[in-house]
This record gives sequence, structure tokens and C-alpha cells, in this order.
Amino acid sequence: MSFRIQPQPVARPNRCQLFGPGSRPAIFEKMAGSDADVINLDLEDSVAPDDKTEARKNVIAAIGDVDWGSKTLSVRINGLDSPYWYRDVVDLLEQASERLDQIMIPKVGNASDIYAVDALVSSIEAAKGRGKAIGFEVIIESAAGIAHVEDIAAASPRLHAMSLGAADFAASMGMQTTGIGGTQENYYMHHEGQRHYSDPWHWAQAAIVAACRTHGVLPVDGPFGDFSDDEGFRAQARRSATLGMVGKWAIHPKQVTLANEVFTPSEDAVAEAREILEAMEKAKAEGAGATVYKGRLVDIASIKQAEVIVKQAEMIAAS
Ligand SMILES: CC(C)(COP(=O)(O)OP(=O)(O)OC[C@H]1O[C@@H](n2cnc3c(N)ncnc32)[C@H](O)[C@@H]1OP(=O)(O)O)[C@@H](O)C(=O)NCCC(=O)NCCSC(=O)C[C@H](O)C(=O)O
Ligand SMILES: [Mg+2]
Repeated sequence: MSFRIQPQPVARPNRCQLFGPGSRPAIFEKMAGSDADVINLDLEDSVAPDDKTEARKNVIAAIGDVDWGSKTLSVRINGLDSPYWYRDVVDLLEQASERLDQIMIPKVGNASDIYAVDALVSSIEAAKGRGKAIGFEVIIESAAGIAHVEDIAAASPRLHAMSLGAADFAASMGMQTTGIGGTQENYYMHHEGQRHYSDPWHWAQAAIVAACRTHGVLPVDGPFGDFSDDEGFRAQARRSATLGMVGKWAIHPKQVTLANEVFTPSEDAVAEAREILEAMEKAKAEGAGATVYKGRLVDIASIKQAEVIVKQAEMIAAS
């Protein structure tokens, strides 16, 4: 066991990140009125090249003008392979109000990408005397991104969250699919005449969770494209939550409720976690390191597992 204490990520609810194109200001108030914990105003791939300048202006105005309540407010800038990203950063940091919490950096391929944005942001913050340090979130959505995921997770103290972007990830990996997340028709095992579907996103998610947990960053599942498929969204989100992710994107408002439902520990789960903690308190008082709860072993590690659920529930209730 390493002597190093695993760092804790920022304590904030991050069950759902609702996206909306910066070129569609008519929905900004609706986004602010939603139940999403995080709002992502997009300047990147949901905005056509001809609309980039206008979208940037819309977003900068809305950051100050719209009442975002207690939500985490984030803007997705354009990728470092584009001609737009530096202007996104400069204009946001020079012109947007201090209500802006975070910028999301898409398509990160290595730690130097974060370093470059950090250098620019740090310089503007100092020059403009901005009082609040901007946080970062990144999207792992390329072969390079997943290959360097741990270096990326460690790249900056500004980094609060990391998402898997299934669409660009699939394209970069050369995956034979146009689906954004979820079950893939051709990813199955065949046994005795039956197809048994497997999860092609699992390994990337697990790598992201491990990198994030090592460096105190929130791991988040990205988009689920088919917003008419509630059960598909739920199944994907439940797998992500089981793996340790704290939330999921919504690319349509109807997905917000689904994400909140999955990433809020149920009353039953919280009650059971509390019972495990009580059972272990009793065991410890009796000098035992393990006991039996509902016919199964619980021990010191079970305390940590139960605390994850109780702390999640308490943090959400306090927000
Ligand atoms: C997907 C959409 C284009 C659908 O929009 P629309 O056709 O308007 O949907 P509806 O008619 O069903 O809308 C119903 C009402 O909800 C409002 N609405 C729509 N979208 C939003 C929203 N995002 N937030 C809040 N409210 C919204 C409509 O105005 C209707 O309201 P009313 O008339 O009062 O009933 C659209 O949802 C959309 O643009 N979604 C976001 C797309 C986006 O941002 N994509 C980028 C993230 S995904 C990605 O980038 C991939 C990733 O990087 C990767 O690589 O994996
Ligand atoms: Mg993408």
C-alpha cells in the first residue's frame, strides 16, 4: 500500500452536465432553470465555423446576464488544433464576468495541452486582476488522450473534472460505429446461439476513473446520443456510476432527470451503507475487524465503500 493519501476531488455535485450550443442563446435561460448541476455552454463542435464569433459573444454576455443560481458554469472552448481556441480563452478571461467557474478543454492529447492553456489563463488572470481562479475540465476523446490519461489528470491544479467523449473517441480509435455511447450492435460474444453484449467503452472509462482518482479529479461520463432511448441512457449511466464516475452529460434536457436519478444514491443504498457503518462500529467496539451483515462479509474496506455512498448523499443534500 502506498503511503500517499489519495487526494479528494472538489466537493461539488456533478451528476449532470447539460450542454447547449453557444449559437443558440434562446435556450440559455432554460438551461439555467434546469436541474443540471453543471452547465456547459459550447463554443466547439455544436457551433458551425461561421457562427463561432457570434457564439463567443453570446456566451460572454450570458455568463454575466443570466442567473445561473448555484450551478457550476463551464464553457467548452475550441480544440488546440483549431484557429479559435486562443481567442476563446482571451475573450472569456478578459471580458466574461467572474461568474464563470470553469473552461472545458476538448480533445486533449497530452499534459502539454493543459500546460499551454494554463499558461495563457494564468497570464490573463494576473494581467486583469481576476479574483477567482478559473478551473479546468477536459475531455478524453482521442487515442492520444487515453494513452496519456494519467499525465493529463496530473497536469494542473486547476483540473477539476475529466469526461469521456464517446463520439470523437470512437472516430479517433477507428471504431466501426456512428453511435454516441451505449450498446454497439457488433460488440458481442457468441455462445450457444445467443449474443451476449459487451461494453466497448468500459476499458476507457476504467482508465479515466483510475487516473482521476489517483489525482483528485472528478471522472464523468460524456454524451449518450440517442435522446429518445431513456433505458439505453439509464443502462450506460448505471454502468458508469458502478465504475466510479460521478455524473454524465445531457445533450437534451430530458436526459437531466435520468442522470440525476442514477447518480444520486438511492435512499435504500444510503440506508444500507449507514447500517454497514453501524455494524462495523459495533464490531470494532468488540475488537473485531470484520463481521457479518445480511449474510455477507463486511470489514474495514467495507467502511470505506459505505462512506463513498454516504458522503455522496450528504454532499448532494447539502448543495
Ligand atoms: C439536440 C438538440 C439540437 C435538440 O433541440 P430541439 O430540436 O430544440 O429539441 P426539442 O424540440 O425536443 O426541445 C424541447 C424543449 O427543450 C428546449 N431545449 C432543447 N435543447 C435544450 C438544451 N440543450 N438545454 C435546455 N433546453 C433545451 C427546447 O428549446 C424546447 O423548449 P420549449 O420549446 O420551451 O419546450 C438540442 O437539445 C441541443 O442542441 N443539444 C445540445 C447539443 C450539444 O451541445 N452538443 C455538444 C455536446 S455532445 C459532443 O460534443 C460530443 C462529444 O464531444 C464527443 O466527442 O463525444
Ligand atoms: Mg467531441
